[in-house]
Amino acid sequence: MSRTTRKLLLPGAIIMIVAALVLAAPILPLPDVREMDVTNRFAGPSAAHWLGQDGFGRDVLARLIWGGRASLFIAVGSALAAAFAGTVLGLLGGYFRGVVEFLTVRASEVVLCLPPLLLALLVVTILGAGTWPLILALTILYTPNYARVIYAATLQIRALDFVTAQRAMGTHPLTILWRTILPNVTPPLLVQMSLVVASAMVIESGLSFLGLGVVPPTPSWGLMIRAARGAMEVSPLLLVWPSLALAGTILTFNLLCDRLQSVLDPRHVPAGGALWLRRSSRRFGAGNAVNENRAANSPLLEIRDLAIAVEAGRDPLELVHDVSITLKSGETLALVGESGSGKTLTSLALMGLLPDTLGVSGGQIMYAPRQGGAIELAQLDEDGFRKLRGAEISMVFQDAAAALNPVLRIGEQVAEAIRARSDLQGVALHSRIVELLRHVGIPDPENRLAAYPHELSGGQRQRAMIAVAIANNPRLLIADEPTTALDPTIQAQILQLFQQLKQDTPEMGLIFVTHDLAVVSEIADRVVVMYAGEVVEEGPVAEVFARPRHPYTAALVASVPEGGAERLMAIPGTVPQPHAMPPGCRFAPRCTDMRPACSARVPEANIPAEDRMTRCIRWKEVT
Ligand SMILES: Nc1ncnc2c1ncn2[C@@H]1O[C@H](COP(=O)(O)OP(=O)(O)OP(=O)(O)O)[C@@H](O)[C@H]1O
Repeated sequence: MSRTTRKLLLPGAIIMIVAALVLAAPILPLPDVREMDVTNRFAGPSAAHWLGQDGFGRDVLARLIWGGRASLFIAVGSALAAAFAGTVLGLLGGYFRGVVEFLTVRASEVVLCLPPLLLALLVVTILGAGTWPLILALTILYTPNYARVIYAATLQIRALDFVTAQRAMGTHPLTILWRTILPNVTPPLLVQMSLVVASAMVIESGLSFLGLGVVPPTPSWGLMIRAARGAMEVSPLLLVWPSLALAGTILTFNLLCDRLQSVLDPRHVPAGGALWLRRSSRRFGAGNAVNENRAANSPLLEIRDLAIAVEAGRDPLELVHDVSITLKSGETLALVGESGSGKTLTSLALMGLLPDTLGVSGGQIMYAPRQGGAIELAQLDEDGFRKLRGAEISMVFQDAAAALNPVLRIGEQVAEAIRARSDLQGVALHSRIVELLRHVGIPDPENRLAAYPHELSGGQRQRAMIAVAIANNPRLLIADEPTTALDPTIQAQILQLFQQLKQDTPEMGLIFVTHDLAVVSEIADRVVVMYAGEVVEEGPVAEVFARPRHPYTAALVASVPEGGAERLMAIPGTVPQPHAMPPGCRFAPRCTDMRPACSARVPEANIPAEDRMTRCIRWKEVT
């Protein structure tokens, strides 16, 4: 038993004892809670009455146990009911936003305008005093609290990469809510639960104390406190027992929920657990074979004049402009350029995963699906994309640690991807998971599938992410800087893995987004160089690198470190911001060989050779 699990023992045992006592109340040899013995009013503890007798001579211990039954039933019942309702409202509102948010979270917040006790009084007055009206009142009262907490947590989590990665797999939104977001909002849910149980017990006691809760002669801790208050001077102990029971149970509940939170959260790392020491990696023994199939097939993807803009106001601000790219099946195309050049946005547009505030504002993206024909991705709605994601187009993200769901085991995440597209179950599903993990080079896959992402090394996480991405044999794989976050040896292994994938699935098209020209030369057939939201040069990798036809490509090539080079050439200045694009050629202000003509007009696409394109008017002079 781990140290964290041991921490659950004490509060768990106390709650179990309390629960067992109140549940077993009908079969325990307790005196009748209504049986009066007026001759022994306020009698102290005795062998027959361990905690003494109250103002009517009734047994205090029996009333305490039966009272706990009522109090706990109301508090836990209403906390659970409100947790269910509030979680559903918060998840839906936080994930879908817009009208759904208004109808769920915002609507429930109306309840918060009323003072809690007043609202409870209102419901109890309308429905009459008693256990069920009280549970209903408390459920209505606490639902918005849960809804707000879950809404805030959902908002945070839906923006994280692993949710985007799930969407990229084509997973249904309700599955994402249930399997991906809910486990991640469990910790705040538990904290809220402990607060609500405690608060519900206090309100129940208060209402019972006021005579609006549990109806006498049924005992409750609130009623016992109320009765004991009048007899405080005669028998102070009568006040002590129910108060102790109430305070003790509330504190234990808080402690239990607090500790449950850390035990149930797999990201919780016990102090001193040097996880990094357990990381292991293994050289993946793929050969250096080159894909023979390159560029031999029909176009898989044709992007024409793509523009992506911020959809704000009447004048949309273009972030990506006039991008045209063709990818044939079996081909690997590298998208390169400095940070902010539009590589990621272009890739996300292919998956329909652009951020909410951005949209495709022009151009076409024609994709040739497996069953034939062509699909215009720029016009596709979310439902259409969901059908394509995972099965046709899939994505590997840069940071696997962020893109994998931290609270789901690796095997489950791969299973999720498979289940999104097939009916595989049981042994067949398990074998497919093991096969996929083995295929991507995770050692000992039978055991590693039970690991959480944080228990894997960086390279293994990236491999697991790749397994998720290829689980349904996509025809187009987009890898957005999949090696940037890794150290050089692991980078090399992941590159080998991509090479191996290309060999194993020769018809799959691969778009590889990277800053690293060395990686491009190793993996890609063609390269597309982007600068400030535009494609400035395109062509076969070997030709473009050997003889760049755009000064930006030439500067990028010159900035790559090389053994014999005396010094590295840095490119002066930075990529211009989308709202401050220079006139004419966007690279002109940074170009060491700029001419007045460069800023005078926007350079058109020039074709220096078959299969090549450059956007420089002086391409003949560039070397
Ligand atoms: N959600 C957004 N809202 C507004 N502007 C954005 C948004 N996302 C990206 N941009 C802008 O769009 C431009 C292109 O960004 P993009 O992320 O595609 O660049 P990138 O080449 O992929 O860079 P990196 O290599 O750093 O990922 C940048 O100027 C960036 O600031």
